Amino acid sequence: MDGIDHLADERNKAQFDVDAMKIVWAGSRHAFEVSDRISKLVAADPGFRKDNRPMLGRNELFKNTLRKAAYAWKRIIELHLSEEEAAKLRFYVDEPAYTDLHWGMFVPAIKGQGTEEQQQKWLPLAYKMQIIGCYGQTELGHGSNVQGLETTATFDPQTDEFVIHSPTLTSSKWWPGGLGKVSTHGVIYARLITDGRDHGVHGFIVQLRSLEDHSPLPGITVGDIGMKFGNGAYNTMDNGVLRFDHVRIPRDQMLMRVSQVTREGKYMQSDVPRQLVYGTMVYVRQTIVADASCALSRAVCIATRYSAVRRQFGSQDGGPESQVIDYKTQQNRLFPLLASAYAFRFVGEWLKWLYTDVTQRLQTNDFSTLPEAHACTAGLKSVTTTATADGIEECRKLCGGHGYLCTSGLPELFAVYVPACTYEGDNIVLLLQVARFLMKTVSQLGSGKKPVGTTSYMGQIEHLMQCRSNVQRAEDWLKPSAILEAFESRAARMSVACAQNLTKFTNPEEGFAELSADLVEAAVAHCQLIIVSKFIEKLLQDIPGKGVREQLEALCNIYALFLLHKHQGDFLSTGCITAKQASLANDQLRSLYSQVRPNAIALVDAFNYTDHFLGSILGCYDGNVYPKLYEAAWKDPLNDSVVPEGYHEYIRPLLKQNLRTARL
Ligand SMILES: CCCCCCCCCCCCCCCCCCCCCC(=O)SCCNC(=O)CCNC(=O)[C@H](O)C(C)(C)COP(=O)(O)OP(=O)(O)OC[C@H]1O[C@@H](n2cnc3c(N)ncnc32)[C@H](O)[C@@H]1OP(=O)(O)O
Ligand SMILES: Cc1cc2nc3c(=O)[nH]c(=O)nc-3n(C[C@H](O)[C@H](O)[C@H](O)COP(=O)(O)OP(=O)(O)OC[C@H]3O[C@@H](n4cnc5c(N)ncnc54)[C@H](O)[C@@H]3O)c2cc1C
Repeated sequence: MDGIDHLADERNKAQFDVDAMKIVWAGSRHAFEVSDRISKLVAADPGFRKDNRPMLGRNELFKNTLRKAAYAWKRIIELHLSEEEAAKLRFYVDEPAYTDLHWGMFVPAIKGQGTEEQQQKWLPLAYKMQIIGCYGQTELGHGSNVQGLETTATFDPQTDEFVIHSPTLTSSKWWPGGLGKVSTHGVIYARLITDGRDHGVHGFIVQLRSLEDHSPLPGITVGDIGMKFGNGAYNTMDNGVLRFDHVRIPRDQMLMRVSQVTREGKYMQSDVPRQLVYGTMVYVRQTIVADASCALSRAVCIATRYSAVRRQFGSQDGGPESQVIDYKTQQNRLFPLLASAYAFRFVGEWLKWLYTDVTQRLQTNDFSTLPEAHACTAGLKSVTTTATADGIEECRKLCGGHGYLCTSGLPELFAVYVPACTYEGDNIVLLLQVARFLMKTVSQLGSGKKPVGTTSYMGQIEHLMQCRSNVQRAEDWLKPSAILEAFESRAARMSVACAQNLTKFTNPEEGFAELSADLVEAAVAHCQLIIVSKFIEKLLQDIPGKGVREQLEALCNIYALFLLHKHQGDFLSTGCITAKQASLANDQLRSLYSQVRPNAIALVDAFNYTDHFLGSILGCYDGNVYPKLYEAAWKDPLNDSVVPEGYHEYIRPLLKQNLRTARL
C-alpha cells in the first residue's frame, strides 16, 4: 500500500537465520522450494481469489468452489505438476472442496483396501478424475460406533451381485463430504450379509450418479445436508445424505483385500486383521496432525504480527504507547501457541514416518506395529486438533475487537477448523482408544513382554513410580532429561492409577465406563509426552543455520513448561514434582518468553505464508493494518449505498412515528 515494511524493526531484531528456519519448518530444502513456488503461483492468480467468500450465498459460494476446483485441475494439467506439487496447489487454494475427499479418502481407501486387480481398475479413473469419489461411512444414527452402522450389502448368488440397501431412516448416509452434489462414486461402508449371516462392516465401491448427465442412478436418493457453522467457511463443501433402495452392484466391487466373498457366496478372511477396514481413517488421522500445525501456525502468524502492530497504554512523555506483544499476559497466551505450532509440525513429521513404516510392514504381512500406529494417530489427532481449535479462538481474542472481523481471517479459519475435533473420530472416543491401548500395556508389564515404541518408557515403571524430580533452580528445567522424567512419570503414574482402579471392578467394561474421564486424562498425558519427546528428538538432529537451534530449544522448553504449568494438578497430585519445582518451572517460562520476544516476528515469518494464504489484514506481511482495514470496510456491500436499502420501508416510518409520539 505505502510500500513501507511496518514490521521492519521487528524483523531486524531477529537473532537467527530466518531462511534456514524456513527449511526446518518445511521439512527439507526441496519441500521448501516446492511450497514457496506453488504458494506464490496461487497467490498471483486472480482465479484463486477468496476474499469475497464470507459475502456469498450458499449457491453462489458452492458454484464458485466448483469453478475453482475445475480451474485448479486445469492448471495442474497445464503446468504438468507432480503429485506433490498438485497437493500443494490444492492446499494453497485454501478452500474445502469435494476434491479433499476424492484425493484424501476415496483414493486411499481403494489403495489400502482394494486388491491389486481392483486398484488397477479403479485408480486410473480416479487419478484422471474421470470418476469422482467420496467416503461414505457415517450414517444419521451412527458415526463414532462404526460397528453400529445399519446399511446392508446382501450377496445374491443368483446374479453374483450385492444388494445395497438402507433399511431404516437412521441408516441414511449422513455427512460424507463431496457426496451431496458432486461424487459419481463412493466407497460405501455396509454390513456384509451372505447366506443370512452378518459379517460386519465392509467397504464397497458404489456408483451413485450417471457419468452422462449426473442424475442419481435408480434406487439412489442423494442430496446436501444443509448449511453448517459459519458463513462461507465449510459451506463450500457438499456434505451429503444418501439412501439406497436395493441397489445392485457386481460382486467385484466389494473391497476385497481384507476379506472376500467367492462366486458361491462363501465368506473368506485373509490373515490380514479386520481393523484394516479402518485403515483409511488411520491414514487421514495422520494427515490431520500435520494440518493442525498448518492451521495453528496460520492463526499464530496473524496474532503475532498484529500484536506487534497494535499499541495500547503505556505512553511515556508523549512517546508511542506499548506494543501489546510486550505485555507478559499477551506473551503467556501467544508464545505457547507459537511453540505448539512448531511442536505439532515435528510430531506430524514423525507420525508420517511411523505411518510409512507401518504401511511398508503391512505389505509384507507384518502387523505387529498396527496397534501402536492406531493409538498414536488416534491420540495425536485428538490432542493436536483440540489444542489447535482452542488456539485459533485464543488468537482471535489476542487480536481484540478487530479479530472478530471477517477480514482478520480468524472467524473463517475457526469455523473451517473446529469440526476437526469431531470428524475422523470424535476426540474423546479416540482418546478412549488410546486409554485401552495403555491399559493393555500396563497389564502386560509383569509378563516379561517389553513395551516398545512410544510406550517403551513404561519399561522403567519401577523407577518412574517412585522417582522425584531433582530440579533445584529454574534453569534446571532447561535440561531435556528433567522435562522427560517429569512427563514420563506423570504419564506412567496416571496410567497405573487407572489400571489399579480398574481392578476394583468385577466387570472390566463397567470399570472402564465408570473411570472413562480419568482414562481420557491419562491418554492426554501419554500423548503430550509423545509430542514433547519428539520435539526433543528433533533437537538431536543436525540443525544448520545461525541461531536456529537456540530458537527451537527455547520453543521446545516453552511447549513443555507451559504444559507442565497448565497441568500442574497432574504433576503435583502424582507426586512427580513439588510445588516449589512447579513454581520454578513458571519462573523459567517467563524468562523464555523474554528470550523469544525479539524473535517472534521472524519465527512466524519462517512459516513463509503469503498474504493470499493468510487471508488476513491483521496478519499482512508489511503490518500496514489500519489503512487496509479502513479501505476494506468501504468495500462491504452494505456500503454500496450511503442510505441503506430498506430506509424508506423501515427506518423513516419509525422516525416519523417517534416524532409524533414525542409531540404528544
Ligand atoms: C474456508 C477457509 C480456509 C480453509 C482453511 C483450511 C485450514 C485448515 C486445514 C484443515 C484441513 C483439513 C483437511 C483434511 C480433510 C478432511 C476432511 C474431513 C474428512 C472427515 C471424514 C470422516 O470423518 S470419515 C468418518 C470417520 N469416522 C470415524 O473416525 C469413526 C470413529 N470410530 C472408529 O474408528 C471405531 O468405531 C472405533 C472407535 C475405533 C471402535 O471400533 P470397534 O468397535 O470396531 O473396535 P474396538 O474398540 O472394539 O477395538 C477392537 C480392536 O481394534 C483396534 N482398532 C480399532 N480401530 C483401529 C484402527 N483404526 N486401526 C487398527 N486397530 C484398530 C482396537 O485397538 C482394538 O484392539 P485390541 O482388540 O487389540 O484391543
Ligand atoms: C465437517 C464434517 C465432515 C465429515 N465428513 C465425513 C465424511 O466425509 N465421511 C464420513 O463417513 N463421515 C464424515 N463425517 C462424520 C464424522 O466422522 C462423525 O461425525 C464423527 O465420527 C463423530 O461421530 P458422531 O457424529 O456419531 O458423534 P457422536 O458419537 O454421536 O458424538 C456425540 C457425543 O457423544 C460422545 N460419545 C460418543 N461415543 C462415546 C463413548 N463411547 N464414550 C464417551 N463418549 C462418547 C462424543 O464424545 C460426543 O460428545 C464428517 C463430520 C463433520 C462434522
